[in-house]
Amino acid sequence: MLRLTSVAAGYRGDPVVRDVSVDVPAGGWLAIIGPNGAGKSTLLKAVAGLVHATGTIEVADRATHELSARERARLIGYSPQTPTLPEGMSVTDYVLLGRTPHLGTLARESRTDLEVVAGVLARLDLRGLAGRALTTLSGGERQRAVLARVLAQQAGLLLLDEPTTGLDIGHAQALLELVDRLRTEDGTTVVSTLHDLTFAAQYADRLLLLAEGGVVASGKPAEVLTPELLAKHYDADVEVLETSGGEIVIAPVRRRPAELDG
Ligand SMILES: Nc1ncnc2c1ncn2[C@@H]1O[C@H](COP(=O)(O)OP(=O)(O)OP(=O)(O)O)[C@@H](O)[C@H]1O
Repeated sequence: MLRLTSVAAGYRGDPVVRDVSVDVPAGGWLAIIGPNGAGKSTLLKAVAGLVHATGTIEVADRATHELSARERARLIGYSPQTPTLPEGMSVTDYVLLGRTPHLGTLARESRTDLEVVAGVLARLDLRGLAGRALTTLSGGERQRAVLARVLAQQAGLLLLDEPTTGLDIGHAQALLELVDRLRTEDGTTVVSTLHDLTFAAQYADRLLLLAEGGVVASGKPAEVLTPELLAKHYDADVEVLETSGGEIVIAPVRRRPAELDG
């Protein structure tokens, strides 16, 4: 569904990510991980067509630079890390914007559009906030509204930049479960950046670890999330644990002065 070949991307001619090649099959979930400033958001923006890139980016076997704006919007849904939200717009109207690529020539929303929006609002626990102005929402509520908009778009490829930022643990799990259901039921392909490595381990089927703009590891979560790689690239002290159900947990380890001394 998504194929990157030797992709470099950056700002004003300066590449901040280099030589990225990766394949994500339909229904796959790739999490891009890495320390601050590694180039994760830039890579996602390159796929969304928002920053200049070289190399080849193909979605559903079509080079993205050949897609019209409407084709791109039908194929690719992108939710940014820090979106600009229109002043005064209600949650429902904002989420309806996600349906724009599907509207006919009269640009009137159909019953289907309204049903899709209602369904997404319900699944993201936003029904009670549907009539509220976006700007009056809390940080986590806004984040859910932004995700609701991109989910209402029903694109085959979802690009989610730090989707769980600002969400409490329950809402974060509900969101990731919802995305996972789209993946298994509709074959939606997901590429997300994720700082929470436990969520990355539990939800993505492949990880791409970026450091200083380059790919330093890629593979299944258990192959990439090793204490050695995390120490090397994040300068982090962690243990990789397992839940009773066999799910990976990345736990930070605090070394007390006494332990460090001896
Ligand atoms: N609009 C921009 N103009 C110039 N440089 C930028 C721009 N946006 C990001 N950068 C730089 O590109 C590099 C990669 O940034 P990017 O946002 O892709 O990192 P990231 O891995 O997503 O980081 P974080 O985990 O902190 O969100 C950083 O050095 C950043 O300062």
